Amino acid sequence: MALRAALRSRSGLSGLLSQRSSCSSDIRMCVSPLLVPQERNYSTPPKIRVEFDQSTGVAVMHMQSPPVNSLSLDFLTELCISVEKLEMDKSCRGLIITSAQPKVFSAGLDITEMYGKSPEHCGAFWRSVQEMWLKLYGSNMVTIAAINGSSPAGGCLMAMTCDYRIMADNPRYNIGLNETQLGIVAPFW
Ligand SMILES: CCCCCCCCCCC/C=C/C(=O)SCCNC(=O)CCNC(=O)[C@H](O)C(C)(C)COP(=O)(O)OP(=O)(O)OC[C@H]1O[C@@H](n2cnc3c(N)ncnc32)[C@H](O)[C@@H]1OP(=O)(O)O
Repeated sequence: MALRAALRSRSGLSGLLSQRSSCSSDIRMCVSPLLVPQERNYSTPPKIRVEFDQSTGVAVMHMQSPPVNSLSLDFLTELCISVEKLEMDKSCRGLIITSAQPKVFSAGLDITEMYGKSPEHCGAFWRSVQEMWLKLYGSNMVTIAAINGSSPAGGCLMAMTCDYRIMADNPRYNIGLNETQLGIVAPFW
């Protein structure tokens, strides 16, 4: 009930699709073995900002990686760690994922991660993609994608792994899978 009420409130989805705010969560750290080698680079601003409202049990995750929240290894690592931290907090029952960037939810996988990289880097990158959708799809929290901008390819994948999707009503915002157009074949899982 509290979750439903929170989602209806001004700090819930309707507000998210039109505005931003600024605080951060303070949740214990728990890092999966897959993520351990990818330490956060503290010389760059965080790509993910989490607000957790203890009173409602709902966390809002703002993706803030300019210009288009492309899913790089660093971004995915940060996102997975944030989800894991929330998952460890039993008082967190709902997670809303949204974008802090104007007009774009996520541009999908970071194209620059897919060429000129070592086999080790490529392996780590694709593992982080898999880790992202497994974490979200398998989450015990109620997950909602508040899609406040375009969300092609991997952005669509991320939205699909959530329990619910709500998209801002704007004809300029696109969502869907365009890998074939790009000539990209997702590797075998
Ligand atoms: C649940 C079970 C799951 C089972 C498994 C299913 C398997 C699914 C496999 C999924 C594989 C996914 C593959 C991908 O995601 S490949 C990436 C595909 N993405 C795209 O094609 C999006 C391309 N971008 C756009 O369409 C537009 O940029 C966008 C609409 C997002 C925004 O448009 P806008 O006009 O606002 O911005 P610009 O186009 O000017 O872009 C701004 C700068 O951002 C750079 N950019 C854009 N997209 C990417 C990207 N994906 N990676 C890296 N960089 C990107 C763009 O180059 C501009 O940079 P500059 O300013 O430097 O020019």
